Formats: sequence, C-alpha cells, structure tokens
Amino acid sequence: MTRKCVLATSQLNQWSLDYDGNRDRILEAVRQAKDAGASIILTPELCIPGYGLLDHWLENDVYANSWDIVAEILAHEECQDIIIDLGLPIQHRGCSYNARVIALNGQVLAIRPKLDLCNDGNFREMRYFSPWPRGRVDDYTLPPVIQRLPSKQRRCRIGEVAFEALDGSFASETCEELWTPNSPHSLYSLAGIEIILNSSGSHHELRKLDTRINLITEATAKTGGVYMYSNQRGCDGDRLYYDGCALILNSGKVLAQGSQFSLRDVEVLTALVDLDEIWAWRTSRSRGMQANQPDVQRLERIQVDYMLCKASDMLDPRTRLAEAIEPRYHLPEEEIALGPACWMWDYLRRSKAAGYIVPLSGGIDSCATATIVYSMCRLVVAEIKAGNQIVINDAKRLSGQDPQDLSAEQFCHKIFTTCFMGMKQQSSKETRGRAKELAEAIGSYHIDTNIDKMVEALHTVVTGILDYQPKFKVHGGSNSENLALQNFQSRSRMVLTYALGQLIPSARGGSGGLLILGSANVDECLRGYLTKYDCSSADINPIGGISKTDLKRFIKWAEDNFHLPILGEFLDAVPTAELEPITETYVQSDEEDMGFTYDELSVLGRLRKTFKLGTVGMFERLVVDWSGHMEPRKVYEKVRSFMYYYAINRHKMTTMTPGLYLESYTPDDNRYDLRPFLYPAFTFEHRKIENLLKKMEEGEAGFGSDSR
Ligand SMILES: Nc1ncnc2c1ncn2[C@@H]1O[C@H](COP(=O)(O)OP(=O)(O)OC[C@H]2O[C@@H]([n+]3cccc(C(=O)O)c3)[C@H](O)[C@@H]2O)[C@@H](O)[C@H]1O
Ligand SMILES: Nc1ncnc2c1ncn2[C@@H]1O[C@H](COP(=O)(O)OP(=O)(O)OP(=O)(O)O)[C@@H](O)[C@H]1O
Ligand SMILES: NC(=O)CC[C@H](N)C(=O)O
Repeated sequence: MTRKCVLATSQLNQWSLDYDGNRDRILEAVRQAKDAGASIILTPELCIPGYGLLDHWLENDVYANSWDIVAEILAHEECQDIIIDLGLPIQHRGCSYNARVIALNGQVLAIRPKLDLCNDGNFREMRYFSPWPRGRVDDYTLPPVIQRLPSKQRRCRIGEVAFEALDGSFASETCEELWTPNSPHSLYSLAGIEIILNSSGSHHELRKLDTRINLITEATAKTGGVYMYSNQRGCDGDRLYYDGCALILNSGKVLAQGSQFSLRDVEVLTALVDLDEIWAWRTSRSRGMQANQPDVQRLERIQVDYMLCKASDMLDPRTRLAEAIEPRYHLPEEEIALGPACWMWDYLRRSKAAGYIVPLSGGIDSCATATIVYSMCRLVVAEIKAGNQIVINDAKRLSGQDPQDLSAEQFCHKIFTTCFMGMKQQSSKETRGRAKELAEAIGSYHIDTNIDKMVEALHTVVTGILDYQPKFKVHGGSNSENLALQNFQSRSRMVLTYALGQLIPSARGGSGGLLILGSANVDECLRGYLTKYDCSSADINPIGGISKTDLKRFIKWAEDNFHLPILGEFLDAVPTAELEPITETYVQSDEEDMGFTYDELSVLGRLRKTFKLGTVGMFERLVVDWSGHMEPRKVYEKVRSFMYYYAINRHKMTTMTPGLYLESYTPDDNRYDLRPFLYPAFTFEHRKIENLLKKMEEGEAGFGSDSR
C-alpha cells in the first residue's frame, strides 16, 4: 500500500502592509506548488499583511484588508484544487488572534488561531493578540467579502481543530508552539495526525537555524509524521532579517530545505512523501495507550472531501520518494556575510534610495560594513546571472544601465561610496592607505579627503563665543576639553557625510540620495565609546548587533572567501579612533582608552544580556571564569568600571542608528534591550561585592552559609 502525496511549503519575502505585493507573492507560490502537483501549500505566519506590523496590528483596517486579500486568493482561478494555508489576524468576539485560514476550492475549511504567542526578545505578540485556549472551538461568522464569493459560505469553525481529508490528516502548529515545552504536535501525533503544518515568522540570529532544525527533528523522530515548516524571508520593514529556510521532514529526516540567505522573493519547496511510511513509527503499545486517553480523542476534526494523495493514482509506482538529505548550516562568519547583505538589499530597493555611503576609517568596523555591502553586490550580480528579473529591474534602476554584464566590483562602484575624512595631525598614513586599498579591492567610489577646515571653522566659532581656547590632553588640556575637541571632529564627519550623501548621486550624473551607513559595534555601544550624534546618527547600521570578536572572525573569513588580502591588514592593525593628535610618545588606542579589551567587553556584554546577570552576578561568574589570569579584586574593578561606563553612557543607546538585530547580546534600546538610561551609582551592589571580597581575602573560613 502507498499513499503518496506531493506537499509544498514556501518562504516569501513579504513586506509589512504591502498587501498587493504580498498577495502576488502568495499567488506565485500557489502557482509553483500546483505545477509540482502539490495537494497542500503552506505559507508563512501572518503572511497576508506581513509579520512585522508591530502597533499596526492594533488597527481595525489590517483585519478588514487581510480578509479582502483572502477573498481574492480564494476566488483566484489558479488557487483551486489545492489546500491553501494562509496567515492573517482574526477578530472574534472582541478579541484579536494570530491565525491560519485553511481553505480549499473557494471555501474556508476552518480558522486555526495560535495557541502559544511569542513574547520574548524582539517578539511582542501579546501586545496585539490573545492566545487561543487549547481545545476551544467556536462557530465563526465569515466577513461579507467572503460571504459574497460564489460558494456563499456563511460560517466556519474556529479553534484548535485538525483536518481529515479522504486519505490523510493534517493539523497546524504555529511557530512558537514548536518552541514551547508542551507543543501541540505531541497531541496531534497521538491523535493520529500525519502532517503538521508550521508557519513561522522567525528572524535570523547567528546559529539559530541549528536550534530550529533540532526542534523539528526531535519532534518528528519521537512522534513520527511529516512536518512542514514555512518562514518569512527578508527585511519586512524593521531591523530584523527573516531567514526563510523552509523545511519538509518525515519522521526525523530532512527531505527538503530552502535557502537561508537569498535575494529570491518566492521560493517553494516540494517533496513527494508516502503517508503510509508513518505507520512504522506508530506501532508501539506505549504510544497506543497514550493515544487512547480521552483528552487526545477530543480533538475536533474538520472533514475535508479531498484526496491529498491524488499523486498515488497518477504516479508510476516506481517514482522515487523524496530522499533524506543532510541539513545545511552556514558558519557564523558566513551568516554575518550573507544575512546583513540580504537585509541591506531589501532596504535599498524598498527605500528607493540611490545607494549607500560609509565613512571609511581604515579600522575594522567601517571595514566590516563596507565588506558587507560588497557581499551584497556579489549576491546581486550572482542573482542577475541567474536571470532573477526582479533583481535585474532593481539593479537597473540603481546602476542606471543594463546591469547584466556588470561585475560585483563594477556594481559596487555604481551604488556605494566610501569616504576617508582625515585630519592632518590625527590621521595616520596607514589608516588612510588601508581605506584606499579596501575601496580599490571592492570597487567602491572612494573619496579621500581632509576635514581640517570644517573642524577649524567649528573651533573658531566656539572659541569666539566662549573667548576660551580648549586644549587636547597631550597639550595640557583637561578631560572635558580633550573630549570636546575629539567630538568636534567626529560630529563634523557625520555632518559632512549627510551633505555628501545627498549630493553625490547628482554630482555623478544621477539623482536621489545615498543612505548613510553607521558602523558602531556592540561593545562600543555597551561601553559608550562613541560620539553621540556621530556614529549614533547614521540611517542604518548593518553591524549594530555584532560584537568586535565576531566581526574579526567575519573579516578573516571574508579575506579568504572573497579573495581580499587587504583585510588581513585590518586584522593586524591596533584599533584606534584617531581623534587625538599623534605625538612622538602617544598614539590613541581603543582598548587603552576604554580600559577593557574587546574580548573582555564581549564577555561582559553576554553576561549582562544573554545570561541576564546584574553587577553582583557578573562578579560571581567572572571571579571563577577569569580566576586563571585575574585576581578577584581586579575582577571587581573590571565589573565596577564596566557598569559605571555602561550606566553613564546608556543614554547614547536612545539615539543609536537602527542596527540589524543578529545576536542575543544586542544592546539595542529601541526594540530589544529595554532599560532605563539614568542610573544610580550601584553602591548597594558594590557593598555586597566588597563584603564578598573581604571574606575571600580573609581566607575560606570567612565564608558562612550566607556568603553574600
Ligand atoms: N545622563 C545623560 N542623559 C542624557 N544625555 C547625556 C547624559 N550625560 C551626558 N549626556 C549627553 O551626552 C554628551 C556626551 O556624549 P558624547 O557627545 O558622545 O561625548 P563623550 O562620551 O564625552 O565622548 C565621546 C567618546 O567616544 C570616543 N570615541 C571613540 C572612538 C570613536 C569615536 C568616534 O566618534 O569616532 C569616539 C571618544 O574617544 C570619547 O571618549 C553630553 O555632552 C550630553 O549632551
Ligand atoms: N578618518 C575617518 N574617515 C572616515 N570615517 C571615519 C574616520 N574615523 C572614524 N570614522 C567613522 O567613525 C566611525 C567610528 O570610529 P571608530 O574609530 O570607533 O571605528 P573604526 O575606525 O571603524 O574601527 P576601530 O574601532 O577598529 O578603529 C568609523 O566606523 C567610521 O565610520
Ligand atoms: N513568531 C514566533 O512565534 C517565533 C517563535 C520562535 N521563538 C522563533 O524565533 O522562531
């Protein structure tokens, strides 16, 4: 016996509130699924309006508009004879739900609202939706736009239901439901359901794909059955990159996996599976006993007069089923090269800007930003070669020519400006030279200039007003004077960058403006080692969520994989802001200035955010972890100093350039890491640690059961 069916899942580059575009991408996915002979097509979570609407979810319009699109899809001639699983928000009895509409031949089979909402990190689903209680099922009156369709359907069921077609069964499990300890797929498998449909809105985080695939593999290895996963892809209007990677698994084995980073708007994955193979996974008596529990059998089933396995009759019995494949994972370095590059392409094409500009200093951070833009250009050129018409059209607008014959470097030259802005006394020829060489290697349109005149002008105005001459520290000035003079330079750079960004396209014979890229990394943000309204004030920042240590790994990877030997020189250079005059005996160095190495900051940043530790908790962890090379009192000084600078500079995070979220240690204040920005001096915590230290220094006997 065989019950062979073709199943399809999709990854769609939806854009929040782009109803027409989102509908067209869904229609294209349905078309491709039908061409492959699929009986079911799964689409991403909330894919009709897009996943990342944030407070737009509170608007009544979104619900009505979404139903309008459902009606268009149901009525569409190419959307018949296939089960379509769509994502949209639903209102029911005065509550709002994140839901699936499962439809066939112009009719809604049922609505399945999400049971477990995602509300941590960047997710705020509880702000907009109510979780649907497990087991509840109601009648739902469909909106007039659906009632007016030829099927004249008035009502459907809404709730936790499963579907029984004539030859197979399926049920939904939406995104976060997979990630919870009590996932519904266990119940559904015990209830005999054969196919689980998981539609997700899951954004990219370094190394997160491993977790996703592990969760699904473990789920199906234990329960048996087919698991389909669909995810949004791209930048849908916020600082997240959704990384697609749709999947089809059968009983612990991956059968199909979509790409994680690509510029394709629609990707459909199909697999031919035999539902009869699932039987072998479900013959144990222990499972049978659990399956006979009353709560398992209470699951309401929607009867569907449709054959899922129509392929069985039409196919030559010798046709091979989809075979197991090894899941594909990118190295974290590669994820940094590709994820931000894809996000930046969506941002560029959707903002209709003319390109990007970055102030290129010859240091690692702006170098990493520039390398990511180059990576974007490489992806664009590869996609043009593959004949992707949407990319070709966008590249044509941006380059002002037929882009078919452009190399990545030539395309980069058209859309990317890099600018070194030196100062006679502060800038070294090494940084200037590195910036120039990198620009040459990636092909960017490079400007090498000095900003002494701008800074002098500001200096003249300020000293004129105050009738007072501030001095750098190396010339005998105070700390405040030293900082103010550094800031004259750094802020002048941002002012100049905006001016250039607005005018470069016109000056080069084109039109429009460039988007300004910022390049502050996570560690500098934590320590506040950046100038407010300089690098805090660009348009977007592709590396805003990445620590210096991960950036260095990425640069090393790019040196080899993008064949850019110049990157080695950036890795070898001592990081310096070059904001103070270089003298015979003094060259400014980031790590000395900050009082921390970047590696230390990386550790402290992770403890603060990912491990959720306060001042005392950090000390207690580090006094063990760093015991090999640091005395407890020195550890205390580090933690104390870190928290001091963190606290006095947290206000800078309120103005930071929107950075792409990439890691769980991100300090982004606007969406992810919500904290105050006016702090007391942590004297209470200091006292606690000092008491601890005292006991440690007095010897072990000093410790009682209450060691704090
Ligand atoms: N509690 C508070 N709440 C809200 N705002 C507060 C505040 N305290 C100060 N402020 C504001 O913040 C200002 C001080 O911050 P800010 O202007 O950034 O200046 P500040 O932090 O004093 O100096 C910038 C630091 O960044 C370093 N740096 C390193 C590497 C590169 C770059 C670069 O830019 O290329 C800079 C530079 O060496 C220096 O140590 C004050 O003048 C005040 O306006
Ligand atoms: N001479 C310069 N010319 C152009 N841009 C500069 C210059 N100096 C600094 N910048 C800009 O200001 C940003 C912040 O400077 P910062 O010194 O923190 O970073 P960086 O030089 O890129 O890297 P590193 O931290 O390794 O020195 C830089 O990323 C760069 O965009
Ligand atoms: N949209 C969601 O429910 C997301 C769930 C899950 N934590 C993820 O990141 O994939």
